[in-house]
Amino acid sequence: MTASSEEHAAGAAVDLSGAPDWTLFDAPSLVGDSLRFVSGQPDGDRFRVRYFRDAEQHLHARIWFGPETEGPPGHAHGGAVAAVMDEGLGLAAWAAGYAIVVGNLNISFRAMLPIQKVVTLESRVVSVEGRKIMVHGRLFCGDTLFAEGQCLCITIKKENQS
Ligand SMILES: CCCCCCCCCCCCCC(=O)SCCNC(=O)CCNC(=O)[C@H](O)C(C)(C)COP(=O)(O)OP(=O)(O)OC[C@H]1O[C@@H](n2cnc3c(N)ncnc32)[C@H](O)[C@@H]1OP(=O)(O)O
Repeated sequence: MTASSEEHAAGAAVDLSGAPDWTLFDAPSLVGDSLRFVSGQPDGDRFRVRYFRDAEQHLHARIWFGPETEGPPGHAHGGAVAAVMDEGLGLAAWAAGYAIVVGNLNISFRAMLPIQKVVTLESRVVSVEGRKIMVHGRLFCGDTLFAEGQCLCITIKKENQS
């Protein structure tokens, strides 16, 4: 089994290792400790998340959806999937050098995502037009696509940056 196909019981160790050409990305050192909603409990029963960058500097993540993300029985809540896409795709814009908030997030849920499973979020900044940064992403495991999203990020006006 690979890191991205293994299923894990709550409380058990979870393998969030990245692909061979990925390097660990330290999100708090870039954006501070405010990302607690999704990635704030690395040993908890909600999400466990580890961010990476690939050789081309695109941001990716390995994510374990724990029992507290449950919506339909045995599967992740759509809001849990959306939260992961919101943080991951917004963070991708920050990692690319843009201080943003998410203005619009469009998600297609393509397959039900079993909980207690490690999946991969891949992202890519696809365009930059003035203050508008478009980031696309997909959440998948092996050949199964669970969700894909388009995230319009807007750079924060100078007067609103803390
Ligand atoms: C402060 C530091 C925080 C650090 C946190 C680190 C977290 C890192 C990780 C992040 C992860 C967490 C991520 C999160 O969870 S971020 C939290 C969730 N997001 C929010 O709460 C954002 C709430 N919205 C706003 O604050 C404002 O509406 C923003 C700032 C987005 C724009 O208001 P602002 O007054 O500044 O700008 P503007 O209205 O002149 O618009 C400018 C341009 O953008 C276009 N446009 C705008 N909205 C939309 C839209 N919905 N669809 C299509 N287009 C839209 C608009 O047409 C215009 O285009 P153009 O006419 O110029 O062509």
